Amino acid sequence: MNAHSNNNQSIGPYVIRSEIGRGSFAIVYKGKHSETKRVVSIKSVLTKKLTKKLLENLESEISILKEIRHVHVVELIDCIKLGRFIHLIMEYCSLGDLSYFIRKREKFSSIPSLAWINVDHPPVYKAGLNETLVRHFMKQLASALQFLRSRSLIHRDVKPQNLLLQPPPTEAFLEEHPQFIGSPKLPMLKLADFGFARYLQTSSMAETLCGSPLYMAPEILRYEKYDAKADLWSVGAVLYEMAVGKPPFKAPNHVELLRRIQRAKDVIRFPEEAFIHSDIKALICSLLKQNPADRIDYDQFFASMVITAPVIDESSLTGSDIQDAVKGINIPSSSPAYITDFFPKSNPNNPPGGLLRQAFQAQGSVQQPTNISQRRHSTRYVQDGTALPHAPAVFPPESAPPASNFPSHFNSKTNLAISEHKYHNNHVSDKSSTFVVVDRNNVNSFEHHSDDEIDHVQNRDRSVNGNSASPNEDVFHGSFSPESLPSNTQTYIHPRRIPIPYMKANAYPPHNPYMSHTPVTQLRRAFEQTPISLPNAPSGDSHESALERALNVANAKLNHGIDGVASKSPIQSLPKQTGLPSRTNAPVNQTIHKTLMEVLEDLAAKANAVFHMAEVKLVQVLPSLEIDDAQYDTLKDARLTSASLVSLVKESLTLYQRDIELLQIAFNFVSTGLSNKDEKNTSECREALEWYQKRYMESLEKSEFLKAVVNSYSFANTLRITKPAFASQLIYQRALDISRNAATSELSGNDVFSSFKSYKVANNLLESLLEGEFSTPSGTEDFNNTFTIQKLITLISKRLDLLQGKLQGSLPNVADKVSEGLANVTFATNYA
Ligand SMILES: Nc1ncnc2c1ncn2[C@@H]1O[C@H](COP(=O)(O)OP(=O)(O)OP(=O)(O)O)[C@@H](O)[C@H]1O
Repeated sequence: MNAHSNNNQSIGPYVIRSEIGRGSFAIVYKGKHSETKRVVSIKSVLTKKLTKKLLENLESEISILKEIRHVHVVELIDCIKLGRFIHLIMEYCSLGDLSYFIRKREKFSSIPSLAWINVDHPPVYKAGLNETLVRHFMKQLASALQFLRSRSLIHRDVKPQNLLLQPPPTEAFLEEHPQFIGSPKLPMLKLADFGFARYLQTSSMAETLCGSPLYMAPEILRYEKYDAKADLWSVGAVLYEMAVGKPPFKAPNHVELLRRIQRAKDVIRFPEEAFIHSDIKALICSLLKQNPADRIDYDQFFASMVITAPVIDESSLTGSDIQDAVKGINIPSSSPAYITDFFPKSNPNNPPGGLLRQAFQAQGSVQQPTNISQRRHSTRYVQDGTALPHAPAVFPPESAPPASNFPSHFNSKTNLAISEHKYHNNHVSDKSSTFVVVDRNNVNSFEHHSDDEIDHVQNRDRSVNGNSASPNEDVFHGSFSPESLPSNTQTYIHPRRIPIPYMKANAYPPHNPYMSHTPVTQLRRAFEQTPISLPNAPSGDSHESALERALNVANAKLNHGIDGVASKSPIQSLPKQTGLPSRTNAPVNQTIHKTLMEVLEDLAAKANAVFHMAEVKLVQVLPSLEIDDAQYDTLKDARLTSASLVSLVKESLTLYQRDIELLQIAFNFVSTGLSNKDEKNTSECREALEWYQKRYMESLEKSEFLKAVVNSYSFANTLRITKPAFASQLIYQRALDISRNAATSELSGNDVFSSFKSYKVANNLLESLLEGEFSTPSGTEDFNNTFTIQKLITLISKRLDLLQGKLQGSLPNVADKVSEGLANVTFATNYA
């Protein structure tokens, strides 16, 4: 039998269904037991291909796996020797491997089996996985290693490709597996591939060079004898990749890799912009020590806070919830495995992938929401990666249609830029190379790659080797990526949606024991006492003082670092409340001294901040709304039953509407003659107004789309039971969260520039609340709230001033950027 050449074969009682991926000496298939129907993975090894050494390795793997039963180790169910093949029948891990998971972290929303994860656990900006996921996976990996240690086993090939993922456990599973560790709401990690593992007597040293170079300990790269501590280096490299998004050291060959490791002299660099918790950084640094003697040992590793502290996972869905939620959803049986595994039955009513969703998917991650209608192209207003679109120079106030008359273009193909290229199989590579070193003789078999290429080395090499690290599909055509599937097979309606974290009360993890006494915690706690429901919150002393305390902590800690002298508390410098804030129809920031451009820029910044909030929510909603132009009319049939999904739609809608209001304030300002006529005719101003017009149309288009969704038949019941969404409340809460995070990051000594940017966004959001009619749920203006907002703005402005000074003083490059940003504040700035 040749399982390699024919997918419709049986191996004993197992029927092969599709190829999952390839390793250096095996092909892995998905299969099913013909009677029990248990889905398995079948690792077929052509023994002829193996050297004596590798055959020994495989036999070692078999004998080890057969004995091992652990919740975080992939189970070997059976081993069938047939002709020239040895077939290892193993537990099937349907969410692919950790390498794939990390690579796709910003695109989960377009991968049905993973889309739910980013709802509660979005990736860290400019870094890796969400901290909760990092801690969770590390605990599970540590649990597996602890188990191996107890049996004197060394893995010797710990790498993200060998860390496979299963969906979260069900309650029944948890009852059966009391040793389960980590969060039961997150994917379950399992250590796989003991190809090189062997029993290790405590005193003995292994000499064989094996494992994957990017995660390989330097002592192995140096051909020195090594022991179990080599695995700890690999764990450090995996942890780094989880937290940062890429491996700690990259090189085109092992010699260069070793050189780079040595050159680093145990100094591990982390991206400046990213917030990575200090205990995670500390653990990484203690694991990535060149000299094994300097590296922490297993006991220290198992005792570290990252491993021992409970994972604070506030996500609302449990594993059982997810399983229950998907039970009622049916999809065509022809759908790929990563969908059918999630949604077992067929449902002919499911609409195919929608244009709108495709447009968003084509644009990438949630963090970069974009224009549905047209791709933006270059303009001189380019800052922080955000460009203002070019549009015909039409003066907006006269030309922009009123919302009610605006044609809804969202179902028109012409208005939806769909980047088909996204659906090409972008994981296929013709290049042939391998990073898998199986023995000392093969160690130089690296191909040369440029640094850029190396960035994608794992991805590419998986496809080169035939490895598919993705959630697996039934029909395999060479290399696989979920995006390569035609959109109409991506039939996915997520039945359960939950509000994104920043919308939840007290979503910030408050009780991590390992940080309970740090200033960061104090700051967090202080913020946690702040009002979370703006419209209903009186501006009493308690929460104001909590906020004041919070920002004062930041000031007290940080002023010393800036000029050596603690400055006056920002609270002390607040102006006394002299009366109610003045409210006019003109922009708040409009003063007699402001130019038209300044007014437009202020308003654009505020509107842009609100727009981006709306975008983030819309992007989360889209995977659940498979709507294309043909199906717009039958939107009623879409099975949108989740209250949380409805809430998210309503929130997105109300935010787009608020954005539109803000843009209209600018139009009114320009058209009512409050501004100087000459100013309007400058090219700068015309370009700004083009941007306004474009944004206005885009927001209208999207809000019309969302209105149609909300008004659809299937929403009718759910609408009644969901809370109304108020833009003011959402914006206020978001501004608090952003400033809280910025302050936390600032106090941790990280991310000065990104704290600065976050404070700017928070302030823009808060200031947006003071523009135009600021209505509360009761329909009345709440002047106490207004005062609270102004006070917060003052506090944050103070932080901004201090940070700007700090940036200018200590980081000339960043200072330039800040100054430039401030000097040329234009539309869309600061909110990329
Ligand atoms: N039990 C499994 N369930 C689901 N997918 C699996 C399973 N085992 C392996 N795979 C997938 O198949 C791919 C190939 O696995 P294999 O163990 O043959 O090679 P590898 O460990 O990735 O590489 P190498 O053996 O060369 O170090 C893996 O990267 C993984 O994505």
